[in-house]
Amino acid sequence: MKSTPDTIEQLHLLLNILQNVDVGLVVLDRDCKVQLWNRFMENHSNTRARKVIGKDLFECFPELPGEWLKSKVDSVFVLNNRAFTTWKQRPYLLKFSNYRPITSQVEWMYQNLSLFPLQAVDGSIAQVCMIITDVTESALDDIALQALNDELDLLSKTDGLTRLLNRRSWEAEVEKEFLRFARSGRASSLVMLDIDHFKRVNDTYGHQAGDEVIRQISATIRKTQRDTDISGRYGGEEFGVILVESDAEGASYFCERLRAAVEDLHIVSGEHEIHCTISLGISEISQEMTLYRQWVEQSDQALYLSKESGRNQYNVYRG
Ligand SMILES: Nc1nc2c(ncn2[C@@H]2O[C@H](COP(=O)(O)OP(=O)(O)OP(=O)(O)O)[C@@H](O)[C@H]2O)c(=O)[nH]1
Repeated sequence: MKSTPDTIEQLHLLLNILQNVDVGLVVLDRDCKVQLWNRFMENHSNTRARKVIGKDLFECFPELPGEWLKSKVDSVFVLNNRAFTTWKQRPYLLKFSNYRPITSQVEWMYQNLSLFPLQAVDGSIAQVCMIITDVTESALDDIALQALNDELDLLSKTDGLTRLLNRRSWEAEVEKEFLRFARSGRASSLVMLDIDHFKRVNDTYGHQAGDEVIRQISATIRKTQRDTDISGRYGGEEFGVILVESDAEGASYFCERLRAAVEDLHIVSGEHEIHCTISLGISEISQEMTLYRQWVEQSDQALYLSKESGRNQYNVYRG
């Protein structure tokens, strides 16, 4: 092609655009040697083009995810196809500082990366172009929205007074554990518990004091259970705990510890100090059960037995 003043002017214009466009532009040859490094890249990497042009990109920036990026570049060469990755897969390629005050919650820039093959005049693919886009603002919006959704999700699953799972989501966990048992055969136990003579607490000290009792007993359940156990507020003053992979004997130890811990609580509400006890019922999961509701019902029956036998105790369902 013959260069005329017009084509030179056009080339000059194009180069100007490439240099000043607000995205990172990098061109690599088949040996990953840098052929183009635009101003965006210079400014954010603090590395002048003359320091990297003609050099191996990975030697210039050893902090790059070498294996991953090389395989991306190779696939563009081999398949003669575009490749694209978002900040969700990899937050950034090079850790550029985030300079925008509006997105100052993070120190570095979230980036999307796009790669495409560059055709030479003879049609061969000798180079790959990488485009790095600053997506910090939309990434932060996305992250904030996700956090809000997670919070809403948590709120919809938990009980406002106790922060334990609400009945609906706790029962869903019971069902999950029931189905898991059908596959694994490893026993778990269900504990239902209820505060003794709770109506009297409300009648004597008022509803607010009753709420405080419910809160503190819930906190005691949470402290007494293992991380893998799942507790929920089943009703007003009734709770359920799934003791994952505990048989009835293991559940008995848990119940006795919880019973004693609640008995020892000194619950203060206004000028009152309130003492409470709980009754508990245990049911170990069994092959005979066909529905998860049977598991809950059996624990409830064992709880009823504890109430009938004088309260402040636990019983195991015996069939
Ligand atoms: N303060 C408060 N009270 C509640 C809440 N939910 C249920 N209650 C009360 O809990 C009481 C439960 O009373 P009952 O079912 O008669 O049982 P109980 O007095 O605990 O007696 P037993 O279970 O037989 O030992 C009722 O008075 C309900 O109004 C709540 O969120 N806060």
